[in-house]
Amino acid sequence: MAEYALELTNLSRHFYLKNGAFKEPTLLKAVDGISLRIRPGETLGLVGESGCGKSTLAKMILGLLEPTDGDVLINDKMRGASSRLSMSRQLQPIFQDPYSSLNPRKTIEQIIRLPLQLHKMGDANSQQKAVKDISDLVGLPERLLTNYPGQLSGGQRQRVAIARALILKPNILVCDEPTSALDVSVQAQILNLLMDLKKELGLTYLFISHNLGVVEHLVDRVAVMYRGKIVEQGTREDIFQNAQHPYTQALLSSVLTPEPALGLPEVLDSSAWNQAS
Ligand SMILES: Nc1ncnc2c1ncn2[C@@H]1O[C@H](COP(=O)(O)OP(=O)(O)OP(=O)(O)O)[C@@H](O)[C@H]1O
Repeated sequence: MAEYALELTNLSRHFYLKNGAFKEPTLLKAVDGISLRIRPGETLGLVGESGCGKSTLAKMILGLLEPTDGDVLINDKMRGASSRLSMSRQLQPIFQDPYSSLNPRKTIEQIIRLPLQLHKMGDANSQQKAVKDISDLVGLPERLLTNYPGQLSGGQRQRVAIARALILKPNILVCDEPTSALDVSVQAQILNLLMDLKKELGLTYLFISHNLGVVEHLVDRVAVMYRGKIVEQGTREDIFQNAQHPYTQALLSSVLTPEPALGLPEVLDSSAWNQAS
């Protein structure tokens, strides 16, 4: 077994933002030298406010965006050393919006089955059985398999997205705000499902959220991200009971507004910031 399911070393992604025709572009360090390691079977929560760079980081891990610098290793192998197809058998995403990530013109059965067809795994019968088995596992009633995404509730659609992600039996899931588009009552069901699947299948999760409360019962460790950097990381107990960094403390006490630029200056002074980071 690999020592690390996921290992990021000094990962960075910079953007140049245009400032009109006559001004120099501004450099935005969306992700700035992040190093993280996740052991097989572990769940790491990556938490930070909107705009801190979480999705940019996820896109680089998923191979959807090239890093400016740094490395992504998946199961101890450099991303890019294996083909896209082989990567997708090891690592799968679950995105925030189950409405836009499912093809509205395909039935649920076709959507969940497609990865098996692309990977030429099994014949039609075994694929059909695999779709039924995975649907059972994620709590999707068989009668819904002939329906279209538009006929399902938000929670059911997210179950479809989870079934589709798991059908190739990957060992790592990158969950980018997987419950933020759902009603509160459904959020809890999907979080419980993800926890059950982790136990049953021994999955490794990178669980990305702007909300520390969402990750509290799910994660083994937490990394706190602010303006492209990890400012603090530790076990769940370290972070929830003994947070050291003022930004983490502020997140915990929910004193921040959703916009970093609006919320931070009131809760942090720069000396505390420099000391702790
Ligand atoms: N393609 C791009 N070009 C220019 N800037 C970008 C691009 N993608 C992201 N950014 C900027 O990088 C920063 C981080 O964005 P990112 O989407 O990663 O944040 P986030 O923490 O995931 O926020 P949210 O939870 O709102 O999606 C933001 O300032 C964003 O505007």
